[in-house]
Amino acid sequence: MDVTEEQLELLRSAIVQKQPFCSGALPLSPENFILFYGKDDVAHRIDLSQASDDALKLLSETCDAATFGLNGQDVLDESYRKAGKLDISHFAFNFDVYHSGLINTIREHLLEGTPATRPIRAELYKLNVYGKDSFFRSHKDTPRGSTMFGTLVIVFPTRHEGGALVLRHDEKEWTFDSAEVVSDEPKPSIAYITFYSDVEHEVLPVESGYRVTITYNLHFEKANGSPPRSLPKPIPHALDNEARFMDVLKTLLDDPTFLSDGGRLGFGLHHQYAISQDPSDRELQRLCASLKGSDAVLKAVCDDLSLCAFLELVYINLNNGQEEEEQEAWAQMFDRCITEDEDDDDPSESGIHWVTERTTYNTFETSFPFYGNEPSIGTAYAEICMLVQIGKLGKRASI
Ligand SMILES: O=C(O)CCC(=O)C(=O)O
Ligand SMILES: [Fe+2]
Repeated sequence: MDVTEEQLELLRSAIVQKQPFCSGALPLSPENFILFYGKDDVAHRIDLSQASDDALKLLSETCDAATFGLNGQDVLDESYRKAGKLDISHFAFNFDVYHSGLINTIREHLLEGTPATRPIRAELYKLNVYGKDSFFRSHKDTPRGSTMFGTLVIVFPTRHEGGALVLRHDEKEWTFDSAEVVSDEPKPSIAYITFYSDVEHEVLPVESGYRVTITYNLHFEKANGSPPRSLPKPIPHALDNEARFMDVLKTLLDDPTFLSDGGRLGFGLHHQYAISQDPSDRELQRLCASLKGSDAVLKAVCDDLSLCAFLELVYINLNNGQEEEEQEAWAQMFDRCITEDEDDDDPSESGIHWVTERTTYNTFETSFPFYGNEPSIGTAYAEICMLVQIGKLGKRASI
């Protein structure tokens, strides 16, 4: 036998899904709470650590209605999002996200694997004011460019109730009640939360007061480009999740009953990525440096063990009542591609041993022609998966 179910289970259980966000409170010195804002030549000044309701009302009235991204367009729909916003040309403040240490926190607590060693750019995006009955229904943030991996929200300590942020990912749910977080702090503090772009989130209705937030889009900077400021060096040691997966994989590689003639392991991705339809090999290769969470851990550990880990499109054979001609065209078309049957996770035709199930976070549609009674177009679906090439016993390295 190539590999036993116990061995696959051992590997599976060593993949830890860390929370896809990190949050907390950060005390700041008084000047960091001062905000200047205005849309004409007259700017207002507000101290967000002790703002009166009247001052907050003026800020709120200066805002425009907040839109949201839908199918590449900015849409205004108050049944989906009711909040005020100021664009970055209409406000200024002293708080510096780099010097505050938040960028380092993101690197240490949110990112894993190689991405945790990459420079990060925080792009100031919007100021939002949520007055009474404001909310933002469940959504995912529209990625602004392929380098964007997440969002940072800071919440100022203005008095308010409600307006908690609820996050959902992988059938789990978390609530971040920023009003409670900041009011519990002995010194004036901001609440912050940072999450991956593919995490669904929702702002519950504000019941009273004003919730004032600033959002940043988080991007990876090119590894060889210079970061915008001198950022502290990332911690070079392997993180806990990496150490654990590394241990288990190493043990298996030393085990003569594990893929003694070599083979391929398959892993479903746990996050969604901003990638074009029908991505090229190069695009998939580039994506390897920007993976999130446990996907990044898998890649980093395999790199360390000189195992070739790569992203691949796996075409799914739906087998569901297609015409014979369509099935034949499909078989011909995807002869050279990796294909799997819809519900089949066993070592299949492709010879891949699936450690974790394929997921549908990154699914693509491809059309292909076929000729039945008349010329028709068939549709094939592909999922991006991570495949790891394991060499035979005694010669495990594959890169
Ligand atoms: O205000 C928040 O907590 C989140 C806002 C948000 O989801 C967004 O601006 O996309
Ligand atoms: Fe959002």
